[in-house]
Amino acid sequence: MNGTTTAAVAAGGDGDGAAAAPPRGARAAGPPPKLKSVAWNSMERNGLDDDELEVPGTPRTPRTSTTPGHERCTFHHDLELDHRPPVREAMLPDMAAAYGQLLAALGENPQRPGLLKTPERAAKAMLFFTKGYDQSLEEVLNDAIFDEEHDEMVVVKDIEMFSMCEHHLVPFYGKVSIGYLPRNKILGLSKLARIVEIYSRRLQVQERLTKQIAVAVTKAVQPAGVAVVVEGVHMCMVMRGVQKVNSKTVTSAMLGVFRDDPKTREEFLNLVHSK
Ligand SMILES: Nc1nc2c(ncn2[C@@H]2O[C@H](COP(=O)(O)OP(=O)(O)OP(=O)(O)O)[C@@H](O)[C@H]2O)c(=O)[nH]1
Repeated sequence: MNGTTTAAVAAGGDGDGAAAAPPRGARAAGPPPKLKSVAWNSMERNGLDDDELEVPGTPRTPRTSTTPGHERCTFHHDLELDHRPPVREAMLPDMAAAYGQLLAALGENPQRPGLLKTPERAAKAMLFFTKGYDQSLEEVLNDAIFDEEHDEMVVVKDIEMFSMCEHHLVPFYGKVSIGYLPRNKILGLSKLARIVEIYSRRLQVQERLTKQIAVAVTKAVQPAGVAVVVEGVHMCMVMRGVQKVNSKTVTSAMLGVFRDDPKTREEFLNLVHSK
């Protein structure tokens, strides 16, 4: 049995799971570096090493609470508690200029009053939608891993998820359910939701998102197994294209005992589907 499955009305996609790289910090001259493609079954080949699923060259900045200069962040939002001012602000001027060009290409007048601040607003919004690029698993976990003699299943379900389809740059959103079977190490519950944020706030495909979450939980607590189910609504299938308003895409990743033992998998799925 394969560790990841998709039950979906959606089809297609790139198939190789290669991560598209966004511009990082100040833009370098010349064409962007060519990215290595990623084999979808890298976990089978390399144990649980998911480094190939990371976006190369991602800068790492400290947690906001310890970041000096936070008050000078011009894209601050009260709800955005973990934004990264130093690195990401450098990207704003180029992004805003690009949005200005897009408005002009649409035949709009970027100088009309209603649009004057739109390029900057749109750039800030896009930075927020992709803030996961500036987060690392280590920072987000913040050592909230506890020794506990607990070997029963832990499930956190219906975690809201908002992401960006890497094919059309429109949102997909939905919910994520995560289960793991601890081996005397448990994870702070909120950290499961934070792991979802790291990987959903990027340009994504749902299958890769699902797998990255499962691998991250495995790395965090080395459990006997991890199960992740993601249910997503893809606006690229709703607002455009096939325009299937009610379609949902369900993807799963089952690792360890969840993959090998049907009863454990069934227990997880029952918990996920219970009201
Ligand atoms: N597997 C997968 N496919 C996705 C995801 N998000 C978007 N897609 C698909 O990516 C595909 C891109 O297909 P293309 O034919 O290149 O682009 P398109 O002409 O815009 O396709 P349509 O959406 O069918 O109009 C579409 O089938 C999308 O539904 C995702 O998360 N996973």
